[in-house]
Amino acid sequence: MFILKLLRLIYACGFVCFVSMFKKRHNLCYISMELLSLFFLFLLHYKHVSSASSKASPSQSEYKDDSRRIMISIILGGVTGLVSSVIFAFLVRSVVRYLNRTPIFRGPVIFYPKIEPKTLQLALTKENNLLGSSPNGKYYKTVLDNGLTIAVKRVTLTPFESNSPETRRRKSAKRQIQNELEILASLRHRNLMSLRAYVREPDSFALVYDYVSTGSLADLINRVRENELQLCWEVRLRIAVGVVKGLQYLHFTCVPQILHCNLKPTNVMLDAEFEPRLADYGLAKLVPNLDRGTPECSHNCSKYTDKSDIFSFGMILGALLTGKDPKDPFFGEAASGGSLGSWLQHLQQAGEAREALDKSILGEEGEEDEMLMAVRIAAACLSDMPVDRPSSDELVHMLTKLHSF
Ligand SMILES: Nc1ncnc2c1ncn2[C@@H]1O[C@H](COP(=O)(O)OP(=O)(O)OP(=O)(O)O)[C@@H](O)[C@H]1O
Repeated sequence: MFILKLLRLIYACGFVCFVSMFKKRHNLCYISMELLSLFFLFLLHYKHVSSASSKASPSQSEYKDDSRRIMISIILGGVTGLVSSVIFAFLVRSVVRYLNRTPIFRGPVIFYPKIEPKTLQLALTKENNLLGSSPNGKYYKTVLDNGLTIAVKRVTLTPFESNSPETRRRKSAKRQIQNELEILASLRHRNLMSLRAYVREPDSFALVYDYVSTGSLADLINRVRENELQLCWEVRLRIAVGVVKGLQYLHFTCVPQILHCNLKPTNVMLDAEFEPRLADYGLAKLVPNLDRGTPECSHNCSKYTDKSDIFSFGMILGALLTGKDPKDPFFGEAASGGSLGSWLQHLQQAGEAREALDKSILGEEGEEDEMLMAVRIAAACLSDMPVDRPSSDELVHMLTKLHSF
């Protein structure tokens, strides 16, 4: 009887160990596995106890028969318990997953109290003013009936491109897009444009943002270049700090990390105080053929990391410092090293970083050192090797230390 008890104990321990191997998390399905295995243990125990008590004084051969039966029932009980636990756990998991899946929304999905679904739907059908267009989509300016002006980006998001006949796959793709957009809509930061709503259209999505009447950094740089506007160093640095704070939030506060993947002056909106707000961030998973313009992305965009966003930031900082368009043919010439980054790195190594600065900001007293330091930072951001570029977190410290705002 002692051996029997010992066997039962070993069996119980073994089964509990087996169950705990599956127990990555204590969710419903693993708890149910445990309950089921304990139930089988109980049945087994009950059978042994009843068979043992029905025989008062068994002979030696009966003992042998008994122990064989017990061994067989232990093995059978174990196997059936195991199989049924796995099947049961699988069923419970499937049901839980089915109940928890995101429903597919039909009408507009609104995250902003000032927008009414009907007003939005109506506004989208009216003729809208085109703000700009790119292979990734078109931006329109639209006025709602309540007077609110919005910017609408019409974009064909990835999974809709594939005309897969399988309805189930299309549905999961729709859910995937919805989930991504829900995440983007939940982000709140002073330096990010918030997604206010989205509407699923037959072959595209309409993404709704606030309309920024003061325009983008690209507009501002153009006005400066055409001498329509003077932009002092302090404002330029404030814009750079705001952009990098937006990146820092995406890279370090968001879990999982979000990569901008399309950072450029047209995607940096500026308010009346020149506070920047990043637009078009986080759409990379949904618009895979995005031209990201970073060295590691020229062949294979799967290598895109937060350091690739930093390269794009380097271009923006370089444009703010030099007043030049990074796509200016001047940078393509061999004498300038072939790119804005090479030109800055070359001047800096030659001790001629001052040459890089926009003439209209030169001579601002006491600030030249800050600008020269910023040239070094821009050159580091534009390094060919991602590891040599600072992180957005480091950049916030580096740039805010330059000037106390
Ligand atoms: N919320 C907004 N308010 C006002 N103008 C905006 C807003 N968002 C974008 N724009 C402007 O709309 C224009 C078109 O933007 P769009 O993003 O389509 O062009 P792009 O940046 O060149 O291309 P992409 O970002 O698709 O690579 C840009 O000049 C941009 O500054």
